[in-house]
Amino acid sequence: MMKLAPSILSADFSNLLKDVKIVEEAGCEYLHIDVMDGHFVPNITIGPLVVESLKGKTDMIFDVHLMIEEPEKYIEGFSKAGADIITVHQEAPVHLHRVIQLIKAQGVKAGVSLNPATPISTLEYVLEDLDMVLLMSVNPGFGGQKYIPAMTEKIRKLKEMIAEKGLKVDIQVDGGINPENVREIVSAGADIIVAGSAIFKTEDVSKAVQNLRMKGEG
Ligand SMILES: O=C(CO)[C@@H](O)[C@H](O)COP(=O)(O)O
Repeated sequence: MMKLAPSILSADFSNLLKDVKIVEEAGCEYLHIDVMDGHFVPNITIGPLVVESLKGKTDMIFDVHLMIEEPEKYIEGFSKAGADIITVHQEAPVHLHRVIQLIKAQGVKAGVSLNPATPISTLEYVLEDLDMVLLMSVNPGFGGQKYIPAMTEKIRKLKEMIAEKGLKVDIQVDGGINPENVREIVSAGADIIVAGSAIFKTEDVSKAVQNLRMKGEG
């Protein structure tokens, strides 16, 4: 069964809690929170204060995606603010293994994200420490981009790599996912689907969630 993680990057920030409640009531399991610093990616979004303000107001899993340089400086802050999973980019820290241990030491689940051009082989020696791998299917920084077709093969290869090692690591896929391509992505091995525009930039957010799930589960 696929899980859905609406990305609040595309939500109505003037009515954030309202949008969060709609996706929760529509059955979404994760709340995907995109943190951008204007350095690692060319955009600036939100910090721990926003996470803290939402915590306790929904039971969804707080899935914090750090698209920032020096993520090690902010792990404690996001964990205290209420993150359940913290994902850092493979490309961001100098000492990835150390950052993963730092996340786990906070009692939070650990994820690593790969940009589209970064091979899955870069995760070989840390995969067993991870709860989740987030494959970016667009170049990070903005919502509303087009899915990069080559990512479907990357999902398949990662699924094989996890199975060969006998591990239980979720694959999350993020960027350009919509009702037309979600089935292909889930069939390739995605466990958790992140969607921003396909959920929040629609007339009826609740219906968009149901449609995405129906198409994804086939
Ligand atoms: O992290 C990012 C972009 O950097 C994503 O979470 C996007 O926010 C997904 O948005 P859509 O591509 O679904 O509109």
